[in-house]
Amino acid sequence: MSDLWRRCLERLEGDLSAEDLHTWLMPLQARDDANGLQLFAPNSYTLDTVRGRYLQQIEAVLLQLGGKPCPVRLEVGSSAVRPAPSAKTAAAPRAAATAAPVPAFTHNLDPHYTFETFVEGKSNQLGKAAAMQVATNPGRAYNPLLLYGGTGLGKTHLMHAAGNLMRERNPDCKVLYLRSEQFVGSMIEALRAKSMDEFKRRFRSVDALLIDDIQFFAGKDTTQEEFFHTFNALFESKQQIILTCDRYPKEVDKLEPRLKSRLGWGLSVAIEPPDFETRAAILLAKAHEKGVAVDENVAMLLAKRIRSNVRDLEGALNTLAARANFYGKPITTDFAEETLRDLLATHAQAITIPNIQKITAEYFNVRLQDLLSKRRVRSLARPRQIAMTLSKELTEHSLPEIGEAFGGRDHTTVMHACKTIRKFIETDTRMRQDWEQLIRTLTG
Ligand SMILES: Nc1ncnc2c1ncn2[C@@H]1O[C@H](COP(=O)(O)OP(=O)(O)OP(=O)(O)O)[C@@H](O)[C@H]1O
Repeated sequence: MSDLWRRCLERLEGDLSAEDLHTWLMPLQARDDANGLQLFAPNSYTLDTVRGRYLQQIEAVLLQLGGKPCPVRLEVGSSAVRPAPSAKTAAAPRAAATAAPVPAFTHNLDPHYTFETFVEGKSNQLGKAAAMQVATNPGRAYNPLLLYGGTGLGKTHLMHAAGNLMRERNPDCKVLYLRSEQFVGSMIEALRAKSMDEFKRRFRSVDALLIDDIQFFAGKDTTQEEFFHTFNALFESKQQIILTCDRYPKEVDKLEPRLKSRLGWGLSVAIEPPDFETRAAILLAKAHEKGVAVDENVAMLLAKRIRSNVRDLEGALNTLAARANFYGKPITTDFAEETLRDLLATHAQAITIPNIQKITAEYFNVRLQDLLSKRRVRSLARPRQIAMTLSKELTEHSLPEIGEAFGGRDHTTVMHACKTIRKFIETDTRMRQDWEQLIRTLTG
């Protein structure tokens, strides 16, 4: 076992339950080298759980142990050294017997995040199409491609899928995926070690640079400066840049204006929260991928009750699968209701009409009694219509019930509000952001 991983596990023993440690972390195999720590999971189910639940903690421990960020790469497989190249490869003229072994380029891509495993719906179809375009025509279709939207909606998945497709089409294509914290960490390390030239070379020599969650660059001036130059160098030589951000970059405070303007040079696509049908389809696809037997009724139950994001849905599925496995029971709707009772209750709790009204009033900085009043000024009418639409989308209440809860209004008023707001969400970026933010607050 890698010594680094052994020490990491020892530290984690204090923080995690023995059950968690034995179920999820002990089965991992590890290998560490100058590029960081590579963890091999026995299957994609374990891999997803480790990534979702423990990766941040592992990275934090590694940082403590080594005094600097240590990139962790997760993949399904084994740490056993790969077999020697086949006779065909060995016979290739370039692989001369005397040549020193060339270290493999580390792309950090997760092979499970592909376009095939990505479920398309109205909320993400533009993002998927753009990512595919970029992958089939790197540096030429849209540069940069920026995917933005709330947490757990599939931006990282699409980014990896684009990188994987680029490599599938051209195995020599040098794709480098990094989370923005890793970019910052590498830069700090390069500054400390006075190896900025190498840092620059590393990032500028790739065919495609994929950086996740660039909102973390906010307020980090030196990083932004360096990233700006990297961006320019890549852009000028038509190397592909793909970025993700948790909101439209113009809305990120403390991001340099010149960087924001560069980000707008290519294509920015919003990834929206999936609708009910897409949520159910994603669940069924994930269950299939993980080899978990889940029928449509269970998928519909979870999709209906968990609206926040796909990561939460997947978390619920993982919990169900683990419990069903443990108790040796099939996953029926009763079993799901019973097992996820607390989780489903937490999701349901926040979503009542009074809560929607309160949170919407706070968000738009208006008084609750004004929101519910008959006053028609635009500053009140719009938030009121949004709150009505949220009530329709997120609760089971009927139009007349919603009208009643909003100061005794007629159901046609609610219907009109829903129609108006849905149209706005499609055409007005600001409105869409407000809407998504409110959904996140209410369902998160
Ligand atoms: N449309 C989809 N089809 C299949 N899986 C999806 C889809 N959308 C999201 N997922 C899954 O949901 C999980 C979370 O997605 P991902 O990490 O890509 O989210 P994200 O938008 O990058 O979130 P964050 O901003 O928090 O990093 C992943 O396991 C991903 O595979």
